[in-house]
Amino acid sequence: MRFPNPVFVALDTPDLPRALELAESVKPYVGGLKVGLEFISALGPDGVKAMSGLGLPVFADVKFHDIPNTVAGAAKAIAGLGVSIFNVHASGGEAMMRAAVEAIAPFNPRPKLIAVTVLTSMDEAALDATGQKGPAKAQVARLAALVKKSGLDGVVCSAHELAMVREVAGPDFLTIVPGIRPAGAAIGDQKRVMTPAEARAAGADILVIGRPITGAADPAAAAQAIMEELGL
Ligand SMILES: O=C(O)c1cc(=O)[nH]c(=O)n1[C@@H]1O[C@H](COP(=O)(O)O)[C@@H](O)[C@H]1O
Repeated sequence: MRFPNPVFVALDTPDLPRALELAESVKPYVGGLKVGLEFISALGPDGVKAMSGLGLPVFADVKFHDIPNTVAGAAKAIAGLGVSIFNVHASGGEAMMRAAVEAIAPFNPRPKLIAVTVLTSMDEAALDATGQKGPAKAQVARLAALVKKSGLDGVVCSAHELAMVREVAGPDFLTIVPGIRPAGAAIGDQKRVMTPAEARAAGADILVIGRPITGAADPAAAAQAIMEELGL
């Protein structure tokens, strides 16, 4: 599933005027907006609705992970905010994922439902310490197969696992890839990273990019440079 502009900018801020200012400035250079736990915890449903009104698809990165009944209720509430994409944690299991799929089935248009496999901030040692069976590629492959079986639209994974995900889930499965760092950018807390051009070449449908854009002195110029790197 190829998007004309695959870059979704991660607006990780608790400050609505700042988020709106960032979104307006990068709007000509990105394909979508991503709001996550920092934004949603501070600004709630009204904040999400404000971003949905800007004319770009919104990805609500809520990463639900709870019992099926609770996740079903939360999924319905998020779908009601008019977002294009939202996510759950694949490690919540098949019953949880199926409950979310069922809960949003009546929505038209129905948002895409995606599951996070292994966070891009985790390396092999961190994965091992949680008791999950590594290497990351194997764990992502197992979870991607489960996500597909549960009827979701795709996964969040790092660019390093894209080939593996395509193998287990096929070409139409949506792949959302954070941990994107242009050459020379600070890596921060991310571990499994790739540049925008490499990740796109590896087959990512959506690139989620936060600090390399939002932390730049000129976010619009940073987003434009990424667009040029992608040949857009
Ligand atoms: O689901 C996500 O969006 C996500 C999953 C993941 O495995 N890793 C990851 O970094 N993210 C999100 O992607 C964004 C990456 O931001 P930067 O590291 O600033 O580019 C953050 O908003 C994270 O919450």
